[in-house]
Amino acid sequence: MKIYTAQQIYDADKFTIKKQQITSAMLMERAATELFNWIHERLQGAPVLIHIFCGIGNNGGDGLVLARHLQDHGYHLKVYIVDYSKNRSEDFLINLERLKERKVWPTVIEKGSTLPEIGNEDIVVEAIFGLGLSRPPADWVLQLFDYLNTSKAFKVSVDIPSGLYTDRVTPEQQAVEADFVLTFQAPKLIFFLPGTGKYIGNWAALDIGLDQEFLAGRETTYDFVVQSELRPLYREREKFTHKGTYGHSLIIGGSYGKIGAVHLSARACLHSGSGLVTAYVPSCGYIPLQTAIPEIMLLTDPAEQQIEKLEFELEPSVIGMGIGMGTSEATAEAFSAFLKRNKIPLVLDADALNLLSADKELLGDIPPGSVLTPHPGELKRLIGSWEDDFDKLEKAHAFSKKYDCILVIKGSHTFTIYGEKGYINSTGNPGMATGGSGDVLTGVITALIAQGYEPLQATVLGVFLHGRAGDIAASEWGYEALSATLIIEKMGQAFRSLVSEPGKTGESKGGK
Ligand SMILES: NC(=O)C1=CN([C@@H]2O[C@H](COP(=O)(O)OP(=O)(O)OC[C@H]3O[C@@H](n4cnc5c(N)ncnc54)[C@H](OP(=O)(O)O)[C@@H]3O)[C@@H](O)[C@H]2O)[C@@H](O)CC1
Ligand SMILES: Nc1ncnc2c1ncn2[C@@H]1O[C@H](COP(=O)(O)OP(=O)(O)O)[C@@H](O)[C@H]1O
Ligand SMILES: [K+]
Repeated sequence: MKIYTAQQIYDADKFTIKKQQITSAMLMERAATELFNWIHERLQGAPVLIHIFCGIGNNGGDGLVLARHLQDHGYHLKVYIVDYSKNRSEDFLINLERLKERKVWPTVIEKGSTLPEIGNEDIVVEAIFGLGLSRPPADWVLQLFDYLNTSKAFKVSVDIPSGLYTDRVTPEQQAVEADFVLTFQAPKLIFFLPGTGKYIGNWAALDIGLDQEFLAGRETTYDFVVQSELRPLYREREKFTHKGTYGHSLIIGGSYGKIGAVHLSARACLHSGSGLVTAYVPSCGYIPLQTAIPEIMLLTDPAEQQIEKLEFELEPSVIGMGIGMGTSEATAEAFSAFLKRNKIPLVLDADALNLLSADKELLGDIPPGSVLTPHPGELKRLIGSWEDDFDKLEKAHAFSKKYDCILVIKGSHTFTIYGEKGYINSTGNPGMATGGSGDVLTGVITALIAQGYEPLQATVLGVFLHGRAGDIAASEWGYEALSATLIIEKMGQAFRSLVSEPGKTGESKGGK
């Protein structure tokens, strides 16, 4: 699902209006009718009080059309005009007249107005600012946002939470905290960034009939990856195949007290389809791993407690490395020497990333197309600190281009960055914020590369399946009890769901 910029949406609006020979008011009618249908389907005429706050632009116009439809269906309404500018849009004015024809007279809220009482059980729909916000709202408008945020009523934002910019950082406390956002056509990038995602409890994208051909022709930087896009990538297993068909993964890592990390990665790799899995660990890992996972093979470093040599005869299809490996001087030396002679594709995580950050010259030695999977702390060490989410993305793209690597920014919505492009993951949940879940991801991506998926496809698909397995595990165990092992156990169901379930599109978990 492409993520469009505000400008691309405005262009699509214009194009659609021209091509379909409709007026902009008709497009607004269509958009707001979708809003109404969504709300009406859920409320079914319930006698709840709905407060609709409208701005004076087209976002406000949407709110007015919604108010008209709700009025026509007998809902209990209060409509307000947040009068932050005298510069009303044409379609706002048209729809204000239409609402007045229904004998609905909005209350004007301006600087100094007493704010309306909002009950805990009421619903707030806010259509104050949409994509058109271009500068900080006036203080009294910010106070209104604050008032709405302190209310216990369920808050629905139209298109985006008012106060958020779509293309740059929004200062703290400048926006409405929405429980639900009904956004037009496609989700916006800001829904997935940590700094602004927190304003979006949940969201749904409403198809307002913007011209599909025009939209499909737009180049976008980001894609929100949904199941229907991944399904075609999935490779069915064929009958006359054997373990050699599905690659040999080598998982390198572990140190005294952190052998479990390798256990998790290797097991995840095994349960994600790698034909063969070998682990390379310090000698202290031999017995526990042989005992715990009989399906994998082991190579051991001569050193007992940490990796110090990193030499082996094996020629695996792919190597996943760094989990639990430690960053001691001896390990760093072995790692650096290994990178100089290695030509095999790498999936680098945890301490491999920390070692790269400590000696950036080593980045020149990683094979092109390698996958790096930092969590936010590791990312900071790797690309340097950032000022805000937009700055972070810019730095991540630059890093990916400079070192020709796939950068996985792990988080609530994991971003896979490759060159100019970014893929935003749609699965996963806060239960996965538990030690070892990243080790599992390393194993999953490694397994997919071993099976012949291109590294970028393997990464995007692996991140999705890992999150899906976490979601399946959470539905059984809840967030608190979720553990990395439980994620691995659900990998099979995650793969199966990819082919057997229709897959939700256009609605997602939120940022809170
Ligand atoms: N046909 C279509 O195009 C469709 C559009 N749709 C809807 O339109 C929404 C975009 O509408 P919009 O462009 O009118 O902008 P909106 O967000 O309502 O803001 C209003 C105006 O406020 C102004 N302004 C900005 N910052 C300000 C500030 N701090 N303080 C005071 N004023 C400020 C600025 O005007 P300016 O003063 O800069 O001239 C701005 O234009 C979009 O989100 C969707 O809901 C749908 O109906 C589908 C069809
Ligand atoms: N709140 C969350 N929502 C969705 N996924 C999450 C959340 N928190 C963590 N995850 C996922 O869990 C994994 C955590 O990785 P990482 O921090 O490296 O863990 P560890 O180092 O303990 O293995 C990542 O894949 C991340 O995307
Ligand atoms: K809004």
